[in-house]
Amino acid sequence: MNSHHFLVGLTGGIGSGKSAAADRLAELGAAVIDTDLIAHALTAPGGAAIEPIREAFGNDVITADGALDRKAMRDLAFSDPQARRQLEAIIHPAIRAESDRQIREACGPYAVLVVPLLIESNSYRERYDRICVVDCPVDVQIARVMTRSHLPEDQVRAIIAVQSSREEKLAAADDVVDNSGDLASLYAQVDRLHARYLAAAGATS
Ligand SMILES: CC(C)(COP(=O)(O)OP(=O)(O)OC[C@H]1O[C@@H](n2cnc3c(N)ncnc32)[C@H](O)[C@@H]1O)[C@@H](O)C(=O)NCCC(=O)NCCS
Ligand SMILES: Nc1ncnc2c1ncn2[C@@H]1O[C@H](COP(=O)(O)OP(=O)(O)OP(=O)(O)O)[C@@H](O)[C@H]1O
Repeated sequence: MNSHHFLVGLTGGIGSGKSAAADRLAELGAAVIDTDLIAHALTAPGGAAIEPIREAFGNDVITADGALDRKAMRDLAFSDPQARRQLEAIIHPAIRAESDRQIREACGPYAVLVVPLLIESNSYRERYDRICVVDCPVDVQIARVMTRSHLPEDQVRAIIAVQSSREEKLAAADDVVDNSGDLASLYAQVDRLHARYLAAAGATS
């Protein structure tokens, strides 16, 4: 494998369908790396972010077995902007370092990094060869997240409110996947993009 991977940044609002799109790309053979999974590993028992989080927020946000108490942290992070920024200052540098490491080690014709907060991050344009946005109406995002995660509507709206808007994401997109339809429609679009990413990765390697 060449040292520079062709890197697709895959983003979209909460519940837009990033994981569904990424799972399809992985099935097709892309090397998929998911920053939400990295964030979860950092906050599992013994994870590198646990002690800094305990120091910043106290034992109220750590469970008896030493993991991040995700509900307690969610309630805090999405009602108190200062707390959210403090949490991000702890977790984001570690996510960046670990995702860079996984990209370097990735095997496959090209790599996909799934990042919920991609366009919120610094110098994102230099990092990615293509930016792919999974898009659907806010009401669809809310309905899907309420079904999947059993969160109250107010909390889903509060999370969406601190993320960049659909319009901001679409303006930054090289490629857009419209996920307002069924999964078959999502997969058909993702399959076409995969063929284009393969061709583009081959052309630059
Ligand atoms: C607040 C936490 C504990 C809530 O945990 P929970 O299990 O409910 O959610 P999970 O981590 O699976 O994230 C689900 C979705 O929430 C949204 N989200 C998460 N963190 C943030 C954030 N800081 N700002 C905006 N949206 C966010 C994203 O759309 C993400 O896909 C957790 O999200 C967290 O540790 N967030 C800080 C790290 C971060 O910024 N992660 C997202 C980018 S990698
Ligand atoms: N086209 C679709 N039709 C029906 N359900 C869908 C569709 N796309 C995704 N879903 C479902 O909606 C939920 C959200 O999708 P997914 O987990 O892929 O979103 P996400 O963008 O990764 O979310 P998050 O930001 O919370 O990680 C999941 O339960 C998924 O199975």
